[in-house]
Amino acid sequence: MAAHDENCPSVPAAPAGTEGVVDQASSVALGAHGLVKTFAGATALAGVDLAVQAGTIHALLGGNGSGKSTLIKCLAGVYQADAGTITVHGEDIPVRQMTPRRAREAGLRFVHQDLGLFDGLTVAENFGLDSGFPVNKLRGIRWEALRRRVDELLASYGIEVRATDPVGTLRPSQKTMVAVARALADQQDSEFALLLDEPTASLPEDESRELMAALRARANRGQTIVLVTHRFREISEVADDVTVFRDGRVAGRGPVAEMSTATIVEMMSGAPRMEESSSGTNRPVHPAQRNSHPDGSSVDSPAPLFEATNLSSFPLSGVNLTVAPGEILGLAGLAGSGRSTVLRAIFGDAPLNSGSMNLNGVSHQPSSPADAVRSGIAYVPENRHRDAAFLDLPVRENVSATVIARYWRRFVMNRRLEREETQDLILKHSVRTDGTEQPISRLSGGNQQKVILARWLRRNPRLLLLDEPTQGVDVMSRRDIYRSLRSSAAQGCGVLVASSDLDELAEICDRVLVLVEGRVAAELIPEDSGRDVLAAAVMSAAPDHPAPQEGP
Ligand SMILES: Nc1ncnc2c1ncn2[C@@H]1O[C@H](COP(=O)(O)OP(=O)(O)OP(=O)(O)O)[C@@H](O)[C@H]1O
Repeated sequence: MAAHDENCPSVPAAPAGTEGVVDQASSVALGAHGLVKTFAGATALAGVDLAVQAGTIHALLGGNGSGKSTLIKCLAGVYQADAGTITVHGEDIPVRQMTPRRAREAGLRFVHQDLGLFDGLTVAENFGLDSGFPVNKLRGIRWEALRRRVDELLASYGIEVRATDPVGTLRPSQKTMVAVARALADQQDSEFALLLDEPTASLPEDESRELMAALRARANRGQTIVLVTHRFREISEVADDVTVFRDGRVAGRGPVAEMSTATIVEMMSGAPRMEESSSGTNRPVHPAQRNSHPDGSSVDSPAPLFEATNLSSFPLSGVNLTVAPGEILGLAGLAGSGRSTVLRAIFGDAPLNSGSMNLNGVSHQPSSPADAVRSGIAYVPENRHRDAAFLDLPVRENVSATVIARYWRRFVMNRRLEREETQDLILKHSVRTDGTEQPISRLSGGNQQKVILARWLRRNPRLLLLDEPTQGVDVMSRRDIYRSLRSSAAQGCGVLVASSDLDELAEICDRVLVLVEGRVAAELIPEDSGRDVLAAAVMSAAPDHPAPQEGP
């Protein structure tokens, strides 16, 4: 059964009386009724109902800025909703009384998008801050006992991290796993509900699968789980039910088994789904592909736009690659395989031990990222909070950061032009914001990413480097981004995409290099080999021992 609000005619109408699902079903572990939340007059939640059955995995889906994280934060008491009721195991909690402590007492555990870990502290210290430090009779902290308990817990989740590791040295995927383990540290029974806001956004496929399997096992033992994700594959693989959000409202809900991807996308966007080639069959075959195609060897390939020979920069060892003008080259590999380091080396942000690079036939030896930018290279990093976004600054200054000189005329800043162009970019990239002056920190995660992409794409770079370009980006915007990348490539830009999302690489790349422990282990043309062969190439590379850490 799928229910919906009256603004979504494409979804079958809810049978009369199902509006009160939250209160009616006795097996509902977590519910919300009529939740409203506004920020300075802007409505983030406009009367949201939610009903999560005990012992199930319930997915929350919706476009960027549709209200998913706001709902999670209201349930967590991080934000106080303006109106509505939250119900946990039959107990109604008025939203005004919901605080983080009340949520915890009620049995709710959260892993938020920002994970809430302190980089400067060790893993054990982060656990201690969350659930308390064991103390001896003299109130001294029993560090050894804490470390032992945390090590056992990490091992029980198969997390290859030690209690004494500083969190700042962990990869994003390791941090996510640590945050999940920490949230579950005191959960022994099914009375608790675990709510995760995009836990797999920064995880490679093998690790997200592991996490999903762990969540499924917990749900099978009675754990109630709420999962925010943009990855449809995860929803179809592990979720029982889904609630779909659009513009702060519930656009539809129902069992996953009864909802097709097309229906869900229609609910999210409010418009019938535009059929688009996902297999890439409409894509012109790039000459660079034919060059490496087993039976297409006779076609001349264009001179490479970019060439790297024998690159070595830990963990890379002797990497060769070329990017032709207009080519989209993918970099696949497990965490620690060196994907990100390739991009950072090209961008002048990782020192080379050996090797040489050429851009447009000229030796490329960037002494710094600024040097690389001057050569026409753009780089969208994986960690937008740390490396890309100026969180306190407005959207306008964030998108202008790479072209600021164009607004200065005889010592006067042309703010009007800057605002107009920012507004155009907001529309072009479908950024959901209150306007050009809204601080980027107030945007949803996916919208922050769109702003950062807009900043770089507007420079029309010769070589565009992207690390996890659609992490946290919704399915509609993802299509917009792919279109932008293809259109940049059509104008001759070379694009190099490192991604843990194999569907993404299969969809947009002309060629994909698979990296294993810093070396190129395979080269594939996804259009010919298909996504599963690509996945097999990446997975077969799984080392028996922990992957080496890439540099910061
Ligand atoms: N602290 C805040 N101040 C002002 N507006 C906010 C704040 N937090 C969220 N919003 C706004 O509320 C709306 C819903 O945002 P929310 O983060 O809940 O979306 P989301 O569905 O989680 O998006 P995403 O998938 O991109 O993470 C957005 O328009 C966002 O800009």
